[in-house]
Amino acid sequence: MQLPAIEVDGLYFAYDKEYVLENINLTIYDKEYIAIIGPNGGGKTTFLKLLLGLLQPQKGKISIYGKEPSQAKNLIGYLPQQTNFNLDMPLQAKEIILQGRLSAKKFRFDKDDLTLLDEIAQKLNIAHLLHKKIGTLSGGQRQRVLLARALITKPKILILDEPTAAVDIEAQKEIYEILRNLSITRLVVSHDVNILLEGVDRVLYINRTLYIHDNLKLNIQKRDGHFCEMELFEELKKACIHD
Ligand SMILES: Nc1ncnc2c1ncn2[C@@H]1O[C@H](COP(=O)(O)OP(=O)(O)OP(=O)(O)O)[C@@H](O)[C@H]1O
Repeated sequence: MQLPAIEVDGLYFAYDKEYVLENINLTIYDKEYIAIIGPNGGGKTTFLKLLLGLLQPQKGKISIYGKEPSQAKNLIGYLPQQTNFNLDMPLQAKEIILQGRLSAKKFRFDKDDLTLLDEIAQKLNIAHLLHKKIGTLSGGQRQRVLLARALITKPKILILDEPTAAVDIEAQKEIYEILRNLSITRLVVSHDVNILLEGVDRVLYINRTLYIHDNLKLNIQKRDGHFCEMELFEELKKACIHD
C-alpha cells in the first residue's frame, strides 16, 4: 500500500473575509512528483504556505507524514519564489548550501556535512561552483545552489515555488531533469507547463478549489511547439470534472 505523505481534509483558508481556498481534499503519496498549476491569484502559494505551517487554516486539517505542519518543518525542504533572495550577500555557494545543516542547536559544520555537500554538489552538477560568490552565478546556477541547500537537510518532501521563473530554457530543463530523478515527494508550482508536464505523476490545478488530474494525455495541440497555458487550464478542468 502506498504511504500517504500529505493528507488534506476539508481545508478552507481566507486572509480576510473571502475564502482563497475552499474545501480542499487531497492525498499526496510518498515519492510522488506533483505539479501545481493555476492562474495568478488562484491560491497556489497560499496552499504551499499552509503545508509549511506558515499559515493556519480556518477549517480543516493537514497532516504531513502523520504530523501537524508546525511539527513537520524538518521534513520539508522549501525553495521559495526567487524574489526574496539577496544577491549582495558576500557568501560563497558552499556557505549558502551548508546553512541548510545549521540550526538553533547546531552552529558548526562537521565532516558528515561536508561529505553530504560533496554528494549533492555532484548530483546537481554544481561542484565547480562551490567557491563562487552567490551574486556572480547565473539565474539557473543560483537556483541549483538553492535547491542543494534545500536538499542538504535530507527532506522527505521538497516544495518549490516557481523554481524556474527567472532562468533560461536550458537551465529550466536541467532543473526539471534533476527534480524528475529525485526519489522523494516533490511539489512544484510552475507556470512552465511545457517542461513541467513531461515528468510529473499528477497535476493539481488550483483556482480557489482544487482539480486533480493523473492522465496527462490531454486533448490539446502544441502551437509553435508549445502548449497554450490557458488552453491547458481549460482542458485540465474539463478532464477533472469528467473523471
Ligand atoms: N498576505 C496576503 N494578504 C491578503 N491577501 C493575500 C495575501 N497573499 C495572497 N493574497 C491573496 O490571496 C489570493 C491567492 O494568492 P496566492 O499568492 O496564493 O496565489 P498564486 O496562485 O500563488 O498566484 P501567482 O501565480 O500569481 O503566484 C490572491 O487573491 C491574493 O491577492
